Amino acid sequence: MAKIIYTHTDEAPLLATYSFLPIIAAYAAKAGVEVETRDISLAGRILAQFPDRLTDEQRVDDALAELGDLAKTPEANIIKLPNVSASVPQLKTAIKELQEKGYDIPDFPESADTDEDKAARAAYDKVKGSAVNPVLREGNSDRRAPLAVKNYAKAHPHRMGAWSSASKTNVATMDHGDFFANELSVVIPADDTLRIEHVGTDDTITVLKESLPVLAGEVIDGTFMNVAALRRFLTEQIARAKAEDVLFSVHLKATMMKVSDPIIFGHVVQAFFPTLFEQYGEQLAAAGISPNDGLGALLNAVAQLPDGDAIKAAIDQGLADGPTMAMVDSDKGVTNLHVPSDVIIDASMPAMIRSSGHMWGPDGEEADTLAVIPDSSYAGIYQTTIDDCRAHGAFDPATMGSVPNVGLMAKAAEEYGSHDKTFEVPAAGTVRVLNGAGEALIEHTVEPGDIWRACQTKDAPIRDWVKLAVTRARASGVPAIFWLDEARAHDAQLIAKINEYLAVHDAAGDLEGLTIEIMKPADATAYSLERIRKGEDTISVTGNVLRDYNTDLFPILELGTSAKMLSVVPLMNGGGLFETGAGGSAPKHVQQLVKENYLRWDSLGEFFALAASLDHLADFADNKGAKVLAETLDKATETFLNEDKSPTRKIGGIDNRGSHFFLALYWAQEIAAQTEDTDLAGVFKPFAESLAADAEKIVAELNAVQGHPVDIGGYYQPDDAKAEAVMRPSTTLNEALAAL
Ligand SMILES: NC(=O)C1=CN([C@@H]2O[C@H](COP(=O)(O)OP(=O)(O)OC[C@H]3O[C@@H](n4cnc5c(N)ncnc54)[C@H](OP(=O)(O)O)[C@@H]3O)[C@@H](O)[C@H]2O)C=CC1
Ligand SMILES: O=C(O)CCC(=O)C(=O)O
Ligand SMILES: [Mg+2]
Repeated sequence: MAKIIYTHTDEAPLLATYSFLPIIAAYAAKAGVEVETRDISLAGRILAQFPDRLTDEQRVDDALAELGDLAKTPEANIIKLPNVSASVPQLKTAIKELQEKGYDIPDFPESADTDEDKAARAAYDKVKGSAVNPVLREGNSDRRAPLAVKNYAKAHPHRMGAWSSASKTNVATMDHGDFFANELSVVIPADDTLRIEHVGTDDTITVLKESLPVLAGEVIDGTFMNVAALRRFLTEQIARAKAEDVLFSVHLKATMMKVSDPIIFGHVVQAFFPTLFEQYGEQLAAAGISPNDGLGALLNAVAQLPDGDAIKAAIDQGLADGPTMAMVDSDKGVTNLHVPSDVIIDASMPAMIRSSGHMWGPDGEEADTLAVIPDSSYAGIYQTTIDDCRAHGAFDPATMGSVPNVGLMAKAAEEYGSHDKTFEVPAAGTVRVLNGAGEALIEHTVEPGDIWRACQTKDAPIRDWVKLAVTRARASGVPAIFWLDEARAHDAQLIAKINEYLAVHDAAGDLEGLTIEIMKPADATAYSLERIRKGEDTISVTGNVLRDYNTDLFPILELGTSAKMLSVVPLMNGGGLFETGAGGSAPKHVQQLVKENYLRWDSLGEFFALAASLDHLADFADNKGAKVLAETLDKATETFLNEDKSPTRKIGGIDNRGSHFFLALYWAQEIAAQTEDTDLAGVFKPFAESLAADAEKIVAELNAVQGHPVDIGGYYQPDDAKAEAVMRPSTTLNEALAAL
């Protein structure tokens, strides 16, 4: 039987799944399509690490490993919902929740001295950060706003904060000593195994990575962030924010860049509270409190320290002395430096640009901001966008064009695959990358504390990416721009390869009439924004990091959210991975559900992914019914948009559950109305009629529950029965689905 794997993840998308999956499963079954789930939630991934410590009933399979293997096969058809990429504070909270539920799993070890702690640490390191996406992404990325969504946004433009030409908002980035400046890059001539080692000033060799297998044609980069330059830069920017009287904020990707960015985050915390760390740094370190985990973890832990009160006073003093801090939640006093995963650059910078260049201050008022993005590789795209808004005002969603993305990401390409090759340098000396013959390919002189990393980008994904760019440019008829800077070592290697592979496409006549250019990121931004203001579309063809940034930046400006994106990963071995939108798991929405039984999550991304998945399955398994389901779902989604059935912003209207009902209704009506498959039409006709007849009753049942706190039996591992009861409150709808 043809099969779709639907992922069981975390937070808001998981809650939505309790309501939407029963609808999908019931409809798909009628076309002989089986929908199975696999648990790749943070809780599930933690439990899969410790089979020996769990009872038979508690033990779970390593679903992520299974799906990682499946993604390499032609039959793969996976719908991937957003999942938590856990920072250390999130991981600790999830561990605690599971322990309280009776799972005998170890604490997260602060320092790993014993063998047992080392094993636990290694297990948790596998779960930490962006541990899912790089495993499943065995293909490059194609993210765009479907036409129906773009038309909807034009007809119902979302609110955009006005921009003033006097705005003091800016990006601050390093001009030397960063990853951009220090990058070296080589193309590997033949299959080989590399080694990364540190050579101390006394010639002591420490192996950092014993074995790094590489393939011919692969691009290998090495670079480092000079920690002294970073600290000087941060101190300057803290003073600058104060002098310019703007909020201070830092924007990193501590989740995906799970080794480097928490360290950089820790340096920001230390730079903001210099006296605190001068006076109490040793005491904090001895107590296992790391600045890398943020101010929140520090504040939680100080009460137990002998100098707790003094430390707390030093923090207050630091906040009083420094610039005003941007806030994550001003009501609760959660600052930009509380939790490394609270402010994630891809979502946080566009949210700021959408809101007049403002973030929230501690007084609960919006204000201009200095957005600190230490590494300069990609910071320029945001400064260019900010300058553009300052000069021309906010973008107009009713008229603006679109910037879809073709992103290089297969096989853990570039920075997002670098965490197992990233090291905080232990001592002065050199870090070098040696080939199998013992020759140094890359060599850097480093100081203690520098953050050194290697990235790898295999040749086959690069070829596939260039081909996907040509395919998309052809299919959409709009210019495609490669966002690459020849002044950067890695990009220079990519440009050479792109020119070579484009020449092959050119010789085959594939490029006729297409505009394909290469521009450095800030210039590509300016070019795309100029076109966007004229209502014109431009494909951004980017590496993995800009894929991430651009697929939140442009959708958030164009559509108000990246949740409405079509996000397809054509897997290199022929399968399909269908991501649901381009956003994350929206923790704020879970808090709202628990508080007032209202879920604002918009499942449009799931609808688009499901239609694309059914379409892919129809071709792969030659299943006519699946084709009908795909086509009718697309039509239903268009009606859904026209009828404005996304969750309303406020309690009282339909929420996520009501939106699922309307999608189910329109979908059933479309299946009943089509003539391709009369058996299916016959099954769905009476069903669609009864749903329509009961519509008022069902919506009333769904909306009646709103307004009171609910218990879903856990945050990282909700209780299935409780969560299902909360998410499926309409008996009428449930009975109808059961009878289908
Ligand atoms: N593909 C993946 O698996 C991804 C996972 N993540 C993970 O998600 C978590 C949160 O990340 P964060 O950076 O805060 O980004 P999110 O995209 O989760 O949240 C930012 C904001 O986007 C809006 N939003 C996103 N999706 C939807 C939706 N479907 N319906 C309605 N609103 C939506 C909400 O904002 P508003 O109030 O403005 O409407 C939300 O508060 C982290 O744990 C992160 O690691 C992040 C990105 C991708
Ligand atoms: O894997 C993650 O942590 C985030 C992924 C993400 O933000 C993206 O792919 O857009
Ligand atoms: Mg992203």
